[in-house]
Amino acid sequence: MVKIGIIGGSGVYGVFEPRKTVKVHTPYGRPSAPVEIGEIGGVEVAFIPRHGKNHEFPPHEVPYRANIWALKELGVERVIGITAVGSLREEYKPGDIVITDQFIDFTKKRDYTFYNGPRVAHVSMADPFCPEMRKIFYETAKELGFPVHEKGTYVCIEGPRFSTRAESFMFRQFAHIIGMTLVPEVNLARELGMCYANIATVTDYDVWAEKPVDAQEVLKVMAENNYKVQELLKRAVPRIPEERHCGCADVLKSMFV
Ligand SMILES: CSC[C@H]1O[C@H](OP(=O)(O)O)[C@H](O)[C@@H]1O
Ligand SMILES: Nc1ncnc2[nH]cnc12
Repeated sequence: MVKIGIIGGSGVYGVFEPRKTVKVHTPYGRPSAPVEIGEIGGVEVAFIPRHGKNHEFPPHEVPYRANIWALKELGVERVIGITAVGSLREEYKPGDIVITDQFIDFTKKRDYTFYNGPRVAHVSMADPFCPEMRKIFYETAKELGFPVHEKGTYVCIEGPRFSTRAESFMFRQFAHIIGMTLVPEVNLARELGMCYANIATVTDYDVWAEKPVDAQEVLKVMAENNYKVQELLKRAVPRIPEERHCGCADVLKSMFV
Protein backbone atom coordinates (compact mmCIF):
# COMPACT_ATOMS: atom_id res chain seq x y z
CA MET A 1 0.00 0.00 0.00
CA VAL A 2 1.22 3.53 -0.80
CA LYS A 3 0.78 5.60 2.34
CA ILE A 4 2.00 8.99 1.16
CA GLY A 5 0.45 11.00 -1.65
CA ILE A 6 1.79 14.19 -3.19
CA ILE A 7 -0.33 16.62 -5.16
CA GLY A 8 1.94 18.86 -7.22
CA GLY A 9 0.93 22.39 -8.11
CA SER A 10 1.88 24.98 -10.72
CA GLY A 11 5.37 24.31 -12.00
CA VAL A 12 5.74 21.04 -10.06
CA TYR A 13 5.60 18.08 -12.40
CA GLY A 14 7.22 14.81 -11.47
CA VAL A 15 8.98 14.70 -8.14
CA PHE A 16 10.46 11.26 -8.87
CA GLU A 17 11.00 8.79 -11.67
CA PRO A 18 7.72 6.81 -11.63
CA ARG A 19 7.97 3.05 -11.28
CA LYS A 20 4.44 2.69 -12.64
CA THR A 21 1.43 4.75 -13.58
CA VAL A 22 -2.06 3.78 -12.46
CA LYS A 23 -5.29 4.83 -14.14
CA VAL A 24 -7.87 5.20 -11.38
CA HIS A 25 -11.61 5.61 -11.90
CA THR A 26 -13.54 7.10 -9.01
CA PRO A 27 -17.23 7.82 -8.35
CA TYR A 28 -16.24 11.45 -9.07
CA GLY A 29 -14.62 10.81 -12.42
CA ARG A 30 -10.95 10.60 -13.25
CA PRO A 31 -8.23 12.38 -11.32
CA SER A 32 -6.28 15.20 -12.99
CA ALA A 33 -3.90 12.59 -14.46
CA PRO A 34 -3.02 8.91 -14.01
CA VAL A 35 -1.40 8.46 -10.61
CA GLU A 36 2.38 7.99 -10.70
CA ILE A 37 3.88 5.61 -8.17
CA GLY A 38 7.54 5.80 -7.25
CA GLU A 39 9.94 6.26 -4.37
CA ILE A 40 11.36 9.14 -2.43
CA GLY A 41 14.25 8.13 -0.17
CA GLY A 42 13.08 4.53 -0.17
CA VAL A 43 9.49 5.43 0.71
CA GLU A 44 6.73 4.55 -1.71
CA VAL A 45 4.84 7.63 -2.83
CA ALA A 46 1.94 8.41 -5.18
CA PHE A 47 1.94 11.61 -7.23
CA ILE A 48 -0.81 13.55 -9.02
CA PRO A 49 -0.17 16.81 -10.90
CA ARG A 50 -3.13 18.91 -9.71
CA HIS A 51 -3.57 20.84 -12.96
CA GLY A 52 -3.08 17.78 -15.18
CA LYS A 53 -0.05 16.59 -17.12
CA ASN A 54 -0.10 19.65 -19.37
CA HIS A 55 -1.69 22.17 -17.00
CA GLU A 56 -5.08 21.71 -18.61
CA PHE A 57 -7.24 22.14 -15.48
CA PRO A 58 -7.61 25.70 -14.17
CA PRO A 59 -7.92 25.96 -10.37
CA HIS A 60 -11.74 26.10 -10.36
CA GLU A 61 -11.98 22.99 -12.60
CA VAL A 62 -9.48 20.71 -10.84
CA PRO A 63 -11.21 17.38 -10.07
CA TYR A 64 -10.43 17.72 -6.36
CA ARG A 65 -12.76 14.94 -5.22
CA ALA A 66 -11.43 12.46 -7.78
CA ASN A 67 -7.82 13.30 -6.82
CA ILE A 68 -8.35 12.73 -3.11
CA TRP A 69 -10.53 9.65 -3.66
CA ALA A 70 -7.95 8.10 -6.00
CA LEU A 71 -5.19 8.56 -3.42
CA LYS A 72 -7.38 7.09 -0.67
CA GLU A 73 -8.19 4.10 -2.85
CA LEU A 74 -4.46 3.43 -3.32
CA GLY A 75 -3.99 3.34 0.47
CA VAL A 76 -2.71 6.88 1.04
CA GLU A 77 -3.09 8.14 4.60
CA ARG A 78 -1.05 11.33 4.31
CA VAL A 79 -1.39 13.93 1.58
CA ILE A 80 1.24 16.57 0.86
CA GLY A 81 -0.10 19.45 -1.22
CA ILE A 82 2.45 21.61 -3.01
CA THR A 83 1.24 25.10 -3.97
CA ALA A 84 2.54 28.31 -5.51
CA VAL A 85 1.28 31.35 -3.61
CA GLY A 86 1.36 35.12 -3.74
CA SER A 87 2.56 37.06 -0.73
CA LEU A 88 0.29 39.42 1.19
CA ARG A 89 3.03 40.58 3.56
CA GLU A 90 6.44 42.16 3.05
CA GLU A 91 8.19 39.53 5.18
CA TYR A 92 6.91 36.59 3.08
CA LYS A 93 9.32 36.97 0.19
CA PRO A 94 9.37 35.34 -3.26
CA GLY A 95 11.37 32.12 -2.88
CA ASP A 96 10.28 31.57 0.74
CA ILE A 97 8.60 28.35 1.81
CA VAL A 98 5.53 28.47 4.05
CA ILE A 99 4.29 25.56 6.15
CA THR A 100 0.70 26.76 6.15
CA ASP A 101 -1.18 26.44 9.45
CA GLN A 102 -4.57 28.04 8.69
CA PHE A 103 -6.73 28.98 5.73
CA ILE A 104 -9.59 31.28 4.86
CA ASP A 105 -11.94 30.19 2.11
CA PHE A 106 -12.95 32.75 -0.51
CA THR A 107 -13.84 30.21 -3.19
CA LYS A 108 -17.38 30.29 -4.55
CA LYS A 109 -18.50 27.20 -6.41
CA ARG A 110 -16.59 23.98 -5.91
CA ASP A 111 -17.48 20.48 -4.80
CA TYR A 112 -16.60 20.81 -1.12
CA THR A 113 -17.71 17.49 0.27
CA PHE A 114 -18.06 13.75 -0.31
CA TYR A 115 -21.24 13.85 1.77
CA ASN A 116 -24.02 15.45 -0.25
CA GLY A 117 -26.64 13.25 1.40
CA PRO A 118 -28.27 11.02 2.40
CA ARG A 119 -25.17 10.69 4.58
CA VAL A 120 -24.38 14.08 6.11
CA ALA A 121 -21.11 15.08 7.76
CA HIS A 122 -19.79 18.28 9.33
CA VAL A 123 -16.05 17.94 9.56
CA SER A 124 -14.03 19.92 12.10
CA MET A 125 -11.45 22.18 10.42
CA ALA A 126 -10.26 24.10 13.49
CA ASP A 127 -6.71 22.92 12.89
CA PRO A 128 -6.74 21.92 9.23
CA PHE A 129 -3.17 20.64 8.81
CA CYS A 130 -1.36 17.61 10.20
CA PRO A 131 0.82 18.76 13.12
CA GLU A 132 3.18 15.80 12.75
CA MET A 133 3.98 16.50 9.09
CA ARG A 134 4.11 20.28 9.60
CA LYS A 135 6.81 19.88 12.25
CA ILE A 136 8.87 17.58 10.05
CA PHE A 137 8.66 19.88 7.02
CA TYR A 138 9.48 23.00 9.01
CA GLU A 139 12.46 21.47 10.81
CA THR A 140 13.80 19.87 7.64
CA ALA A 141 13.51 23.08 5.60
CA LYS A 142 15.39 24.96 8.34
CA GLU A 143 18.06 22.26 8.45
CA LEU A 144 18.46 22.61 4.67
CA GLY A 145 18.98 26.33 5.12
CA PHE A 146 15.90 27.31 3.11
CA PRO A 147 13.98 30.46 4.00
CA VAL A 148 10.91 29.00 5.69
CA HIS A 149 7.95 30.31 7.70
CA GLU A 150 6.65 27.97 10.39
CA LYS A 151 3.13 29.37 9.98
CA GLY A 152 0.98 31.29 7.56
CA THR A 153 -2.69 31.80 6.79
CA TYR A 154 -3.56 31.00 3.17
CA VAL A 155 -6.53 32.78 1.66
CA CYS A 156 -7.97 30.69 -1.15
CA ILE A 157 -9.70 32.61 -3.93
CA GLU A 158 -11.86 31.19 -6.68
CA GLY A 159 -9.71 32.33 -9.57
CA PRO A 160 -8.77 31.86 -12.28
CA ARG A 161 -8.33 35.62 -12.23
CA PHE A 162 -5.95 37.27 -9.81
CA SER A 163 -7.25 39.72 -7.18
CA THR A 164 -8.07 43.39 -7.64
CA ARG A 165 -5.98 45.81 -5.61
CA ALA A 166 -8.95 46.43 -3.28
CA GLU A 167 -9.34 42.68 -2.67
CA SER A 168 -5.63 42.28 -2.08
CA PHE A 169 -5.64 45.11 0.51
CA MET A 170 -8.56 43.44 2.25
CA PHE A 171 -6.98 39.97 2.23
CA ARG A 172 -3.71 41.23 3.69
CA GLN A 173 -5.58 42.36 6.82
CA PHE A 174 -6.06 38.76 7.85
CA ALA A 175 -3.89 36.41 5.76
CA HIS A 176 -0.24 36.01 4.79
CA ILE A 177 -0.40 34.19 1.47
CA ILE A 178 -2.87 33.79 -1.37
CA GLY A 179 -3.59 31.01 -3.84
CA MET A 180 -6.43 29.27 -5.67
CA THR A 181 -6.20 25.57 -4.89
CA LEU A 182 -5.94 24.70 -1.20
CA VAL A 183 -9.73 24.52 -0.84
CA PRO A 184 -11.38 22.04 -1.13
CA GLU A 185 -8.33 19.74 -1.34
CA VAL A 186 -7.55 20.08 2.36
CA ASN A 187 -11.09 19.53 3.66
CA LEU A 188 -11.79 16.61 1.31
CA ALA A 189 -8.69 14.84 2.62
CA ARG A 190 -9.92 15.34 6.15
CA GLU A 191 -13.37 14.01 5.32
CA LEU A 192 -11.68 10.71 4.43
CA GLY A 193 -9.58 10.74 7.60
CA MET A 194 -6.35 11.56 5.78
CA CYS A 195 -3.61 13.87 7.05
CA TYR A 196 -2.88 16.91 4.92
CA ALA A 197 0.13 19.24 4.92
CA ASN A 198 0.66 22.22 2.62
CA ILE A 199 4.09 23.27 1.39
CA ALA A 200 3.59 26.67 -0.19
CA THR A 201 6.30 28.41 -2.22
CA VAL A 202 5.97 32.18 -2.50
CA THR A 203 6.22 33.18 -6.17
CA ASP A 204 5.25 36.87 -6.13
CA TYR A 205 3.99 39.80 -4.12
CA ASP A 206 0.26 40.06 -4.74
CA VAL A 207 -1.16 43.32 -6.14
CA TRP A 208 -1.23 45.24 -2.87
CA ALA A 209 2.39 45.83 -3.89
CA GLU A 210 3.23 48.02 -6.86
CA LYS A 211 3.53 45.64 -9.78
CA PRO A 212 0.53 43.46 -10.74
CA VAL A 213 1.11 39.72 -10.57
CA ASP A 214 1.06 37.73 -13.80
CA ALA A 215 0.91 34.00 -14.48
CA GLN A 216 4.22 33.88 -16.40
CA GLU A 217 6.06 35.34 -13.43
CA VAL A 218 4.49 32.77 -11.07
CA LEU A 219 5.55 29.87 -13.30
CA LYS A 220 9.07 31.29 -13.79
CA VAL A 221 9.70 31.78 -10.06
CA MET A 222 8.17 28.38 -9.25
CA ALA A 223 10.50 26.73 -11.78
CA GLU A 224 13.48 28.53 -10.23
CA ASN A 225 12.48 27.39 -6.76
CA ASN A 226 11.39 23.90 -7.60
CA TYR A 227 14.70 22.45 -6.42
CA LYS A 228 13.86 23.56 -2.86
CA VAL A 229 10.62 21.60 -2.92
CA GLN A 230 12.45 18.57 -4.37
CA GLU A 231 15.21 18.71 -1.75
CA LEU A 232 12.71 19.20 1.05
CA LEU A 233 10.66 16.21 -0.05
CA LYS A 234 13.76 14.05 -0.46
CA ARG A 235 14.95 14.77 3.07
CA ALA A 236 11.58 15.01 4.86
CA VAL A 237 9.49 12.20 3.38
CA PRO A 238 11.67 9.41 4.87
CA ARG A 239 11.24 11.10 8.27
CA ILE A 240 7.47 10.78 8.25
CA PRO A 241 6.62 7.92 10.62
CA GLU A 242 4.73 5.03 9.11
CA GLU A 243 2.22 5.03 11.94
CA ARG A 244 0.32 8.25 12.59
CA HIS A 245 0.40 9.88 16.02
CA CYS A 246 -1.43 13.05 15.06
CA GLY A 247 -5.11 12.43 15.64
CA CYS A 248 -6.07 13.74 12.16
CA ALA A 249 -8.31 10.70 11.64
CA ASP A 250 -10.14 11.22 14.94
CA VAL A 251 -12.55 13.67 13.27
CA LEU A 252 -14.23 10.66 11.67
CA LYS A 253 -15.59 9.65 15.08
CA SER A 254 -17.74 12.75 15.45
CA MET A 255 -18.44 14.24 12.03
CA PHE A 256 -21.52 12.28 10.98
CA VAL A 257 -25.04 13.45 11.80
C1 LIG B 1 0.00 29.94 -12.56
S1 LIG B 1 -0.59 31.26 -11.62
C2 LIG B 1 -1.94 30.80 -10.57
C3 LIG B 1 -2.02 29.35 -10.15
O1 LIG B 1 -0.82 29.01 -9.43
C4 LIG B 1 -1.21 28.41 -8.20
O2 LIG B 1 -1.40 27.04 -8.47
P1 LIG B 1 -1.08 25.84 -7.41
O3 LIG B 1 -1.76 26.22 -6.13
O4 LIG B 1 -1.66 24.61 -8.01
O5 LIG B 1 0.42 25.78 -7.28
C5 LIG B 1 -2.50 29.15 -7.87
O6 LIG B 1 -3.27 28.53 -6.85
C6 LIG B 1 -3.20 29.18 -9.20
O7 LIG B 1 -3.88 27.99 -9.48
N1 LIG C 1 -0.78 36.39 -6.35
C1 LIG C 1 -1.43 35.24 -6.46
N2 LIG C 1 -2.78 35.21 -6.32
C2 LIG C 1 -3.44 34.01 -6.42
N3 LIG C 1 -2.86 32.85 -6.66
C3 LIG C 1 -1.52 32.84 -6.81
N4 LIG C 1 -0.67 31.84 -7.05
C4 LIG C 1 0.57 32.36 -7.11
N5 LIG C 1 0.54 33.70 -6.91
C5 LIG C 1 -0.75 34.03 -6.73
